[in-house]
Amino acid sequence: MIPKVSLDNIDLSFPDASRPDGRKVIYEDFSLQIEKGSFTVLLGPSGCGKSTLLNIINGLLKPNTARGIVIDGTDLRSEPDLSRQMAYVFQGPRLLRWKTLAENAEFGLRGLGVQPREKWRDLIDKYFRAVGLGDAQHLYPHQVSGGMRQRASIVRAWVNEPQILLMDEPFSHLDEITAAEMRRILTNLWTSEEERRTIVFVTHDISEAAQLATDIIMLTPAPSKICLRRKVDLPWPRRMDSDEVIAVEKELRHAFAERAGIGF
Ligand SMILES: Nc1ncnc2c1ncn2[C@@H]1O[C@H](COP(=O)(O)OP(=O)(O)OP(=O)(O)O)[C@@H](O)[C@H]1O
Repeated sequence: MIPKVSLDNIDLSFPDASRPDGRKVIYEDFSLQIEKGSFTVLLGPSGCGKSTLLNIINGLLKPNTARGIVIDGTDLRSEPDLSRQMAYVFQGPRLLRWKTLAENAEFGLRGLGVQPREKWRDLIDKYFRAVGLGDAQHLYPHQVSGGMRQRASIVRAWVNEPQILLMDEPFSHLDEITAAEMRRILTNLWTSEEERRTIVFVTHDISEAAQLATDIIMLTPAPSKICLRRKVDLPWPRRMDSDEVIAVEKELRHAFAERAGIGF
């Protein structure tokens, strides 16, 4: 395995006045390696620390102690610029409503400053076309559907051509039909590139994990431990109702009940 991200011996707790010791421990001596080019899904119950982990990976949140937070062999703490190789897609699209979809993507390009300006127009066109929004770039967020807004937010992240995409429950607020379409669009985009980007995708939806992941990491309630790591070696495109995906889903439900103490 070629690790793209390596978290070594992370300790993290937050102040919590409701506890006798005044702290809630989220991670204790926690280590994780994420493979280069993988679609890694972090799956776990609410509050176990999934979003926290994304924030540690992109340097927004500093653990109390860590032996390493290593991206491509270099520790993020000594080279904070490494976070510019990453882009974030949030649960809601978070588009600027006074800018068109294309201007929102341009805003992302300007913000990160990793792409030369002369490439911006082509990148914006390329990725809006890739997600089926080639003709909608000039529209404002309020003029398009929720799914289209979330597609635009994926474009805003993708135009920077980041090596690592951090996605925090990006489809959880969408209706099931739109979410299914979004998963198809995302995996088409991801598999269409010769050198696949590394995606770290947070969800608590087991079916979604089974359909999307090449690597599933299941976490227990905090203090969080990895209770299952499962490679998923199925071809693309995957259907949510295919026998293979359903088999993975069943296995995950079983593991969740057995190892994280969470039943369905
Ligand atoms: N800045 C903070 N200060 C105090 N506590 C925090 C902070 N950030 C997160 N927490 C706590 O840490 C725990 C993990 O939060 P996190 O958002 O990472 O969970 P999660 O697994 O992503 O949950 P969900 O699936 O509900 O989004 C929660 O108990 C949360 O309340």
